[in-house]
Amino acid sequence: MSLFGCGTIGTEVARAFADGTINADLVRIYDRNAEKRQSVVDEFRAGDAPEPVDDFTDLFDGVDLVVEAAGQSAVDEVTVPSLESGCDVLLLSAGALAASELRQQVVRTAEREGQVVHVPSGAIAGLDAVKAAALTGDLETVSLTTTKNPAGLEGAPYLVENDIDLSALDSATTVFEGSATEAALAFPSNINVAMALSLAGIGPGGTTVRIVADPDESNNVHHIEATGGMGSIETTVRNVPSPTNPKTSYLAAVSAIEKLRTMGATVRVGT
Ligand SMILES: NC(=O)C1=CN([C@@H]2O[C@H](COP(=O)(O)OP(=O)(O)OC[C@H]3O[C@@H](n4cnc5c(N)ncnc54)[C@H](OP(=O)(O)O)[C@@H]3O)[C@@H](O)[C@H]2O)C=CC1
Ligand SMILES: O=C([O-])CC(=O)C(=O)O
Repeated sequence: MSLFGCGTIGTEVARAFADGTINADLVRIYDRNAEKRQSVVDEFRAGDAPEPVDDFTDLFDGVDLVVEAAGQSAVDEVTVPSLESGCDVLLLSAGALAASELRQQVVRTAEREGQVVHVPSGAIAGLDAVKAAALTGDLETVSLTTTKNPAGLEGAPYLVENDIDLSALDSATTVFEGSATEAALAFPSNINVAMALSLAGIGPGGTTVRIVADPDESNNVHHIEATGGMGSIETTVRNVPSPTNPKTSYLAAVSAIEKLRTMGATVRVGT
């Protein structure tokens, strides 16, 4: 496998290769920041380390899967070339698929090349049930309410463009309501989970998203509600943010690791 992105999630994923949690080789790694590439190499014993490359197109040769843990721009750059080079892809920055042209191109390329695009559950719970409910054909509503401390939302394009200053907040405030498509574009580094939920359920246009900034909340909280002919589903995850990136929940990295681990497992539990 190869890794695109050596930040918070990429480092945790690399550690899981280094300590054998994922029973496969991490062959090559890429990040635009050479120091971050080197710090991932340093996670490994000499002789076992992946090769750091400074051109992402060098990730593909002889590799069966590329893990993207970088950002939405990276999904745009790496997904189609990976699939065309015979690699499956695991996308953390799934919100990039809100762009319907890219989404269609990715799906068409994967079908043509016989490759697989994996989107892990990430920082949310309940995709197993939402997927099964969607299969019944009468899943009617799916909504996600995400509450983060202002530090976990800072710098989002929507806040900057609308001149919303979160430092002035003294209580929980809804800062965004819209579809998952709109949320992914407005908060590209904060709400990739909405795209995973949409793809499991009723699609990004029909999935509704509310984002709450709460100065008294220290966790990244994701609450899902889904209703339909099968009944209703509600899940809440109160995630501990990663120490190196408050936007990113620690569980998101572990979810990707579990996905990669079970690709090689003989018993695979869950939908
Ligand atoms: N699906 C889910 O549940 C979740 C998804 N995420 C998403 O996962 C991704 C990774 O998160 P995280 O590890 O916390 O992020 P970090 O910012 O900690 O790390 C990302 C790394 O990738 C680099 N990078 C970003 N874009 C590119 C690019 N186009 N080309 C080369 N390098 C690039 C960054 O460099 P630089 O520092 O220069 O920007 C940085 O080193 C993000 O998109 C995040 O939004 C996060 C949490 C949950
Ligand atoms: O980690 C989280 O809580 C969710 C997140 O940032 C994302 O989906 O982009």
